[in-house]
Amino acid sequence: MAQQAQVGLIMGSKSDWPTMEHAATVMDELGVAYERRVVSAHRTPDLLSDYAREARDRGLQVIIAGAGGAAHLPGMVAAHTTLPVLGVPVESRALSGLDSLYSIVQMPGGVPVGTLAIGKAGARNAGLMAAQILSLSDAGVAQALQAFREKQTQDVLNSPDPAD
Ligand SMILES: Nc1c(C(=O)O)ncn1[C@@H]1O[C@H](COP(=O)(O)O)[C@@H](O)[C@H]1O
Repeated sequence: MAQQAQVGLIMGSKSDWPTMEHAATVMDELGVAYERRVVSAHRTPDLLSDYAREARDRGLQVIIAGAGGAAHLPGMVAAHTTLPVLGVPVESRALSGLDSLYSIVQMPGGVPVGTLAIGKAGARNAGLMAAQILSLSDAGVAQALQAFREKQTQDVLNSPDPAD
C-alpha cells in the first residue's frame, strides 16, 4: 500500500514543475511521503478550497504551494487551513519572480505563509523545511535530516579548494 502522504506539494500550473520538482527531489532523499498536483486559486478556485479544507483530515501535515506572477495560491490555501503552508515564489518571465515573492510574502497579520526564496533554491528549501517540521514527530525524518546536514558539511570540508 502506498504510504500516507505527509506533505501536499501543489503548484499553480504544470509550468511550475521544473522549479517545484526540487522540493520533491529533496523530500525523496529524506524519505518524506508527499503527494503532488496542480491546484490554482485562479483557474480552479473550488478545487483549491476543497483541497485546503480537507488536507488535515486526509492526514497531510504541511502544504508546500508554489506559484508565479499574481501568486495567490499559498495565501488562499493558508486562509482555508491551519496546517503550516510554505510558499515558493516561482520565477516569472516578466518580473523575475519579484511579483511572485511580493504576492506571497506580504500576508495580512493572522494568516501566515512561510515564504521561501524565489525559484529552485526556494523550492529545495521548502522541501527541507517541510522535513524539519515533520521531524518534530517523525524520528526517521529527523535522522535523515541529521545525516543530510553531516554530509553537506563533509562535502565542503573534503573539497576546500574553490578552483577544484
Ligand atoms: N499564480 C498562479 C495561480 C494562483 O495563484 O492560483 N495559478 C496559476 N498561477 C501561475 O501562473 C503562472 C503561469 O501559468 P501558465 O504557465 O499555466 O500560463 C504559473 O507560474 C502559475 O503558478
